[in-house]
Amino acid sequence: MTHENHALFIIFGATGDLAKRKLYPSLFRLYRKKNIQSHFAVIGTARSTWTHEHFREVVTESINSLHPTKQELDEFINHFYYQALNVANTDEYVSIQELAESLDETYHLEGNRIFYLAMAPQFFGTISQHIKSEGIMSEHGFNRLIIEKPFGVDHTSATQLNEEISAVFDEKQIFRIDHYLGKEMIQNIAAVRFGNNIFESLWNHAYIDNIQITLAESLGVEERGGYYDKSGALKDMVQNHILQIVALLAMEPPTVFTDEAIRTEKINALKAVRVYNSDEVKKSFVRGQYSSSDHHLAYREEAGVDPDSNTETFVAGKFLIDNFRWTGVPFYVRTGKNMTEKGTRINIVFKSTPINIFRSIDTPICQTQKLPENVLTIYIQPTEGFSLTLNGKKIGTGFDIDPTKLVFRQSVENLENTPEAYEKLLLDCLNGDATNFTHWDEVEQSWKVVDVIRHTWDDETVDFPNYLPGSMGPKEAFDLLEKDNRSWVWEPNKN
Ligand SMILES: NC(=O)C1=CN([C@@H]2O[C@H](COP(=O)(O)OP(=O)(O)OC[C@H]3O[C@@H](n4cnc5c(N)ncnc54)[C@H](OP(=O)(O)O)[C@@H]3O)[C@@H](O)[C@H]2O)C=CC1
Ligand SMILES: O=C1O[C@H](COP(=O)(O)O)[C@@H](O)[C@H](O)[C@H]1O
Repeated sequence: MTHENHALFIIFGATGDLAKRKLYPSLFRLYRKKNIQSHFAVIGTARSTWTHEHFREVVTESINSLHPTKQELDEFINHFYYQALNVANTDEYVSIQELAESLDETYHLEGNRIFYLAMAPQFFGTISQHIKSEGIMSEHGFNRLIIEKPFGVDHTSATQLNEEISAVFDEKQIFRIDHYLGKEMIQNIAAVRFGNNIFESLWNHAYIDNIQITLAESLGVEERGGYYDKSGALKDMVQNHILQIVALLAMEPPTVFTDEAIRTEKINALKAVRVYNSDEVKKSFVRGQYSSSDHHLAYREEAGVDPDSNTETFVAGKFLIDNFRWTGVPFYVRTGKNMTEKGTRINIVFKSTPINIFRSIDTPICQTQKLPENVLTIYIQPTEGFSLTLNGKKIGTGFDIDPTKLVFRQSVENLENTPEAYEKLLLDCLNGDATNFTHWDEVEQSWKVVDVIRHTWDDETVDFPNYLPGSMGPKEAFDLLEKDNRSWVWEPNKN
């Protein structure tokens, strides 16, 4: 049965792109599913001097594609209020405090408050301090803080940011968003691993040869060149999403499926990821930047990007995990902009059988090709599902081995009904469930792993651009696996 939540959402950065594209549609979906109904209200705030009416028009526009009925729209939109505020001006917070108190009474919100910081991270500290000093935290309900990525730009800045927000909010009140953790198939990693003995019993270095994680994007940097040029693929995707996926794949089974138990295991897994020295970085990580093509601008020609930029738009690398379970099993990862297609996938490549008994009797074992490996693929997006390749006998009179793929893809109908990541994460936050948010210890460890890669690269010269738009990245990314006698497992999407 759906439970109706009571809460006030205060959205800082309410006029911005994230709020319009993700937050208002997600709130509407929660409203439609009755997770929020009569007892919720939203205060949107930013510097723009909007009226409540204009704010409601913007929210209406942002949920248009969800086709609300007139009744749904009228009811939903009346819960939205706008108050202009420059977050640096202490005097202006009083209006937010007064509005919050009055909405709390009007909608019986039970003093529950969610502060959503949909703004650049440099503002997180000052907003948190003002929430406390200006009495905006409620004294008789919950106070929860949702913050967006990027959480710092390196370990030092992330630590400082964490100290600033931790001066106001306890770790249990802080919900750091990594939207990949809200994706259906990322959440499915735990179900596949811990719900199937056939996999969990094989989930270790004795049976797994390597793991491959690909987060490929078909688009370039679009309008985000200014942000991206200061970040690059390593900080934009590897420090957060990819290392979170590594942690979910590598962690030990938690004793129960609770946020605390899972976080403990994820943190342990991340602490076992080897922090490389510079020589190891040079051997284990490669980077790329896209050139121009007939249909695409080169990265250096994109709006907001330095024409001499050495920022990477592609990363591939190998993580090693130094513990009993994973010793010797490389976790290959790659991500990039302007690649062949949008495709996020995890391949678990199992070891081949020890010998190929189907070889021709005259061929010495040392000259025999191994049988194809069994591969478990988890399709994260755009399609969702699993596949498992197994070796069978080719139909006919001989005894040739033929790899066969068992495939499960979610139906279009199920895909349409899959909750959007932000919707799930907002609901988790309302329920006080932090399973799918990142704990400070995870963020800290991820920065330690990534900082050495960044520092090594910053000290080297690089020959960019080095890959064509529409490709799967530079040659070096393929060489990386080839020198380990392996290759990327990848088939283009069929639907
Ligand atoms: N957009 C996206 O898809 C994603 C965004 N993020 C993160 O979310 C955050 C927000 O991103 P996005 O919405 O794209 O950014 P935008 O630049 O679109 O929005 C920034 C918001 O901050 C407000 N703002 C800026 N300065 C002040 C100030 N001094 N006082 C009060 N309000 C201010 C702006 O409004 P005004 O000008 O009216 O003051 C605007 O509402 C960033 O941290 C980003 O990295 C993370 C993942 C994806
Ligand atoms: O966090 C980010 O993720 C998106 C990719 O997200 P997805 O859900 O579409 O896979 C990426 O484009 C963006 O650069 C990055 O900041």
